[in-house]
Amino acid sequence: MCAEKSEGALLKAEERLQAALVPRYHDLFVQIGRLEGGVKHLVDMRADTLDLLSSVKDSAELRSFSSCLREMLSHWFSAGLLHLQRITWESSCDILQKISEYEAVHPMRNWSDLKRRVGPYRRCFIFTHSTMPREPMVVLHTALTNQISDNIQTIVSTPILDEEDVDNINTAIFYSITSTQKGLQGVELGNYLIKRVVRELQAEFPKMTQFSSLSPIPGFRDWLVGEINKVLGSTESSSSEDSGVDGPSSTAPTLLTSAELQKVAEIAGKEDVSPLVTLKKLLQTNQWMGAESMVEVLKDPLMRLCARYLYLEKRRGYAVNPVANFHLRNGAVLWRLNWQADTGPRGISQSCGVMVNYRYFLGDTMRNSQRYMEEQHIEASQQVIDLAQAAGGADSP
Ligand SMILES: CC(C)(COP(=O)(O)OP(=O)(O)O)[C@@H](O)C(=O)NCCC(N)=O
Repeated sequence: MCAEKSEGALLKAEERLQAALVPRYHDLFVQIGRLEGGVKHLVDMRADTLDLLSSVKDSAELRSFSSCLREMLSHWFSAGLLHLQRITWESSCDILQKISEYEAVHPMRNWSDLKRRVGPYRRCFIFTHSTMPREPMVVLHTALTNQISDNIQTIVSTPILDEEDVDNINTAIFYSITSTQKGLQGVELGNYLIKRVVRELQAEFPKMTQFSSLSPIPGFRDWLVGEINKVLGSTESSSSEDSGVDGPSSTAPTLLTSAELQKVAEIAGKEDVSPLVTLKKLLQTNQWMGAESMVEVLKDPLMRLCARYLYLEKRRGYAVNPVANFHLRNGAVLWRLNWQADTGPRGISQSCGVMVNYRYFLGDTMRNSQRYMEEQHIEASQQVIDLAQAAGGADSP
């Protein structure tokens, strides 16, 4: 009896402590959430908080305020309360217009681009939520193919086909996903939507066996220019008394081999300038794409360095590239790098035209995600591992 009494007293004390630890604004959020338009107001308030956090110095109070909001929003926007909707050319104009306006990965130039995205061999799905009617919370564009795509132009620029041949479809390519509400960052709507769409497509296409993204690699080109600057800086500091051209420093080969640097200089006709300086300029201006011979000589080093950027470059133990981090969190495999996969100006400027397939092996996603989140282990194909190690990066994780 005495033990039960002390057990009860302990539980009561724990409840009182938990209540005391809940910030006062938590109750205010609950009240606001009950009002008409209140949840949307809280989503926008969180977006403002995130903007503040990215602009002012790190504020523990603001961070706690934001995570309290995120916690509440993740309950209100849980998978069971989201409504899946397929968008077709017959969907309402206002929704179609929002799909076009929200597109953040491969912008649509006109209505025919939009019609292609929702036409044959394509599926566009959104999540909506009762508190924000007629507002797509997150948008997923999928191509239906018979192989894992290695080029985005064939997806976003192909002519509109008359009708689908179901027997010619066994693969889903997720080529664009956009979460439209900044205030819902961290609620993982994109993850929910991909998993839900997989189930939807499996029901529509029983022969579908392959699920993969075809993803951009934002930040790779800028990272590479940063790495070149590091080598140039170390070359300058280690050979500051030298006059004339800086030959490849002892660290230069970690980016390109001496033979590759030599060829860059020859093709560019700039043998009197440091090859790395020439390369940096070619990358920053996209001029390297102008000469077939230059494209050829840069293929191996750029593919190696891109694999190193995706597989070995980390921030707090996780992939530094945000798109990689998103798919790896979902349990995808860093599966294949694709050369000249996006030859549009945006693709060349952000990732030297390279794109990547994050492949979803359905039976492994939970384990892969857990290993990534808990051990920072990146599940990758042998192609990626070999390329990353050839780049002379750190030991594989
Ligand atoms: C990639 C996206 C969809 C991930 O969103 P989500 O699943 O909600 O993850 P999170 O923001 O909750 O961490 C989101 O970050 C986004 O819209 N990014 C900009 C467009 C893109 N695909 O890079």
